[in-house]
Amino acid sequence: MLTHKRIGFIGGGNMAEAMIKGLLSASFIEAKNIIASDVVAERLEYLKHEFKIKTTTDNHELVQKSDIVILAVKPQAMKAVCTSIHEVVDEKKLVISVAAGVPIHTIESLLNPEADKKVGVVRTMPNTPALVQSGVTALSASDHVSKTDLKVAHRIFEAVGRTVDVPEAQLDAVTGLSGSGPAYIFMIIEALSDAGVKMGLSRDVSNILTLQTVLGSAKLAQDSGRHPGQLKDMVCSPGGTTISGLHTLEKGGLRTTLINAVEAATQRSIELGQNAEKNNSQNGNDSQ
Ligand SMILES: NC(=O)C1=CN([C@@H]2O[C@H](COP(=O)(O)OP(=O)(O)OC[C@H]3O[C@@H](n4cnc5c(N)ncnc54)[C@H](O)[C@@H]3O)[C@@H](O)[C@H]2O)C=CC1
Ligand SMILES: O=C(O)[C@@H]1CCC=N1
Repeated sequence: MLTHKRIGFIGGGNMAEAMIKGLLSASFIEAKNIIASDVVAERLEYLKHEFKIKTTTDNHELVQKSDIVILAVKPQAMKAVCTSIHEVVDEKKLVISVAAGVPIHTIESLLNPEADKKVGVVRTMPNTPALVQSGVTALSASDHVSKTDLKVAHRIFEAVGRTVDVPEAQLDAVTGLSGSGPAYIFMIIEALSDAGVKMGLSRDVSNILTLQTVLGSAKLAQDSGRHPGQLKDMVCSPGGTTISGLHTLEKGGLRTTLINAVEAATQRSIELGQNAEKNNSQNGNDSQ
């Protein structure tokens, strides 16, 4: 679906690039209708060259030239960015944040310090597989966001993967699971590929076997709808190879380690939000 709305990304880093590439590959929007801003000139040069989008170093200009503004800077930069654009953000703009942790009410009050307009914010947590239209994004909107605008936000993220609605309080857990999750999986992929090499396979063959195993297992779990435990049992022959491997994974605490990782990342997301809020109410400097 082609949109004629203009989308502006404040912050042209990894997440913005994943979305820009995903949206263009999905033919959701034409490059001429995307604009990105950044404080790093080389980054803008790269984005302009790679995707033929418009760029600027001026966040005011970006907001003025966009119908939809996507806040894609680090949580630590959100205060400065929102404060610097509040004069040019009006009720007609749809503002979407992808920042980990930073609560909707913090963003809204930074964008609307006089509380004299209806600025609505959709807070989201996407992930980098958006690059290949296989992302997943959780969304939560404030009461100031119209149903139509929320639908538009969904369409943007649906163009680069799947979407789910969650209450805002659950977005930190989403961050710990699917926002950070690709990094966990890449670490597992790297380790499995190394394991194949250790056992004598070439790196190329080991990579193919690893990637197709991860991809195929996810597809099987998704398409079959079966419980992962049942699918795991299907691989384990009595007295066979897999159960020996699983025993080793249990001894290494794989499940506990993964649960702990999601818990730690969730906690960090909560902390980032609390810091953003503290700095907002104290009007002080960001210490992260
Ligand atoms: N990388 C990921 O996998 C995901 C990131 N996020 C969120 O996306 C946001 C961005 O993360 P990344 O893209 O990974 O970070 P990044 O560091 O790659 O990109 C942030 C960009 O913002 C730019 N920037 C800093 N101050 C600015 C300002 N005042 N005006 C304009 N641009 C400015 C930086 O130069 C940088 O290029 C974060 O809030 C993060 O929590 C959310 C989901 C996944
Ligand atoms: O590591 C981070 O803080 C960001 C948020 C989710 C993924 N990357």
